[in-house]
Amino acid sequence: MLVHTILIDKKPEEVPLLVESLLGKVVEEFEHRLASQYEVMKTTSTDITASNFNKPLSEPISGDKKMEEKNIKMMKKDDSFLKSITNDELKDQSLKLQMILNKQQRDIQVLKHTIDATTADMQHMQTKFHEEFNNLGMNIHGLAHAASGYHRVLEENRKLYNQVQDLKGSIRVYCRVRPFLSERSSYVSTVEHIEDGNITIGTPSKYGKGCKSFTFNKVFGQSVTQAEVFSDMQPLIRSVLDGYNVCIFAYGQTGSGKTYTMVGPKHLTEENQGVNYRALGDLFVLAERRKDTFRYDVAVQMIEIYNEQVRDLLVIDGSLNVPDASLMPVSSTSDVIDLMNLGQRNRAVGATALNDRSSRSHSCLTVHVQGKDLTSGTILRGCMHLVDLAGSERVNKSEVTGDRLKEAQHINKSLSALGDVIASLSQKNTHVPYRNSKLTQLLQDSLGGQAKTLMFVHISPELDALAETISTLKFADRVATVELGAAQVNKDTADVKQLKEQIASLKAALARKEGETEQSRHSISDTDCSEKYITSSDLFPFTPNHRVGDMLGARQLMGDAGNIDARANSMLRQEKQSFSLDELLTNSPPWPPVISPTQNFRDDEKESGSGEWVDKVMVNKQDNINRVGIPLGCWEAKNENSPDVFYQKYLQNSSKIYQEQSSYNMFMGGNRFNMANISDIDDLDVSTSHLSEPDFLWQFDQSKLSCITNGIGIGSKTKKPPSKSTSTPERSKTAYPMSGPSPSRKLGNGVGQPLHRNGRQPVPAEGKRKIGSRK
Ligand SMILES: Nc1ncnc2c1ncn2[C@@H]1O[C@H](COP(=O)(O)OP(=O)(O)OP(=O)(O)O)[C@@H](O)[C@H]1O
Repeated sequence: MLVHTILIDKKPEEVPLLVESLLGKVVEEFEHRLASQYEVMKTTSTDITASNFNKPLSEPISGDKKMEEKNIKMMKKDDSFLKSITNDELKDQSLKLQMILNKQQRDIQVLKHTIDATTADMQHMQTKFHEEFNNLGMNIHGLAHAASGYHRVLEENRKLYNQVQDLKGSIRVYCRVRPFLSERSSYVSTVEHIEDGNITIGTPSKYGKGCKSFTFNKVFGQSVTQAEVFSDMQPLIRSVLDGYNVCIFAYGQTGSGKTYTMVGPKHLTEENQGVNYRALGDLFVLAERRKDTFRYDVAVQMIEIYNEQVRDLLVIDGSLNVPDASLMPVSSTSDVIDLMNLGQRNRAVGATALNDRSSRSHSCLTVHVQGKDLTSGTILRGCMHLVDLAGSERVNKSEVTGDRLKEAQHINKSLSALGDVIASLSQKNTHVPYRNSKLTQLLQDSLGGQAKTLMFVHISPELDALAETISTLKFADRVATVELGAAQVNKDTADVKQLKEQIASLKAALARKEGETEQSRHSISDTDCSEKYITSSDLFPFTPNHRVGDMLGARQLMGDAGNIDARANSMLRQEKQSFSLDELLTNSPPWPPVISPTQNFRDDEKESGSGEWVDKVMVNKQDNINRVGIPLGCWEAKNENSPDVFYQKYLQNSSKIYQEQSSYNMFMGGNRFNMANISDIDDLDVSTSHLSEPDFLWQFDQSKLSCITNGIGIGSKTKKPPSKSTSTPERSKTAYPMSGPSPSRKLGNGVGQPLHRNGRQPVPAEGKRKIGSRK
């Protein structure tokens, strides 16, 4: 017990030493007591025996046999003396003591052996303990290493999983939970658990008691910062610079944090700015880092879909209904911030019972990136849609009437169209109903094409949002099952470009011949045309050999349609003239025009449209017109060598096709037909007035294309303004044999071409560019 008490609070490593010193003390004490006993015995003997008996046992007490024998000898020696003692009792006592002494000496010997053995054992144990202690340390270290390795492996697994997803072309789905808004902080969260890609929602009995779990690529809890969210999608955004098309769209109930994620809160700081700002900032940082090997050009466009009307958000005069979707070249993050602030200001905001900052429109920021490999001349084109969808809640919950009800109905309609497209894609239907809403048309490239697509699903943690939360997560769950096919790089290698030039050259020659025939047949005034052509040619006197791979790349092929004479000097231009539908789709580049100072504008030719997208081309004109609404005018000066432009425009009523350099149809990506001149457009209007707008725009097929490529299909939905309706379809056809506007993505929406089993258009070798910015 004593030993236990002493050892109980001692550290294990102290125990051996303590026991050893304890034993040492015991031995010492024992010897001390033995010595004192010996003294007692000696004194007693002295008292009892005579002087010779008084002789002490001076020999040191040692336990060996010699001592015993000596003692025995002594006892024998003293035998005669003892005999002389008369007192038998003393004699007996003395003998007894002697025997005790002998016994104790033997005991001491045994004890000493025991101590030696114990000490040896202790030392052995001590060594063993140290060894084990070291082993334990090593094992713990190994475990810690394994634990950190486990996290690394988890991270690696996640990356590999995402790569597999990329290869399969699955839509990536991230889920984000909004924190409680301050006044509701006492509420209980419906989110029970979040771990990696899993989120568990607790459901009280009225919603079917228990909990529901969903798995996504990533789930962000309430405390996750904007920077953390962005870092997870950064690789995706960076792939835009590598020539991929990317679409990130935010989905969720009103007030669930979509705008917060995509843009940030009302009062923006560097820390809280959203994906849009960070993405563009990142693009510039990367572009700068790669400047020795690549030259990048970036331009942005911002539109919104409000009540099924598409509106340009990058206008500065507040006239949101202007038909042109401006394309703004940007060269720094601050350019971007200025533009996005403008876009945000212009975004339609309406109040509902759910959220006083409720945006009742879908907004889309599109970033066009073109990179030129400075060594090989290869052109990479990437396009990124960053879409902030309107709230997905049901109409009745918004408690709205009148305009708000109308807005909500439009939103619901477009979101359910989105749902239908998703369902169609996940079932790999041959027909995918992209046309059912502007939203699905907008996202067609990203949902059915081979872009990298990320859906950011947002949920609110409040109990009263539970039904919406569950339906949002179910929708996201379905989206996650959609496979789009592996994303593909939009790349023009030098070889491809050379071949394209050759094809263009041959086709241009053919088209020129046809054009000449037509011209003579319809007696069209050559003066206007030749003047125009010469102008264009003079403005862009490049030859295919030295301009190939220049910044505008193949866009130029599309940009000069109608300019027959100019084509004679430029195979690139010639290519445009006799494109078939497939070729148009194949060769339509996504890159927006870059405005040259030598290019001019004809704003006076703008008109309002009826709300559909059509494509336009800018024929280079001498008119020097101010670009109202382009805050970054300096861009033009920086791009002195930029050749002519090709672009598309959104027209509110498509009553006319416009010429406008500052616009580019983001929906259409690279699919566009070309218009030559405003006066010729009128001819086209007349020629196509019998076609319905939907037919023209969305149900494009080969037969309609033939009209368009002959210059008479442009206005299937367009109406000719009375003042200019003097031309005939024939004339248009003659003058601009290939100048019809591109139905752009409408061409690629599955009509007129056989579809893949998953609903996508079969993409011929060069056909990827038909959707968005693909080649
Ligand atoms: N992660 C977050 N951290 C802090 N505040 C957030 C977060 N997400 C959203 N909020 C705040 O919640 C409110 C609603 O968010 P937000 O406006 O982004 O929602 P929304 O889904 O875009 O709504 P709507 O559909 O109406 O556009 C805002 O005040 C916003 O600042």
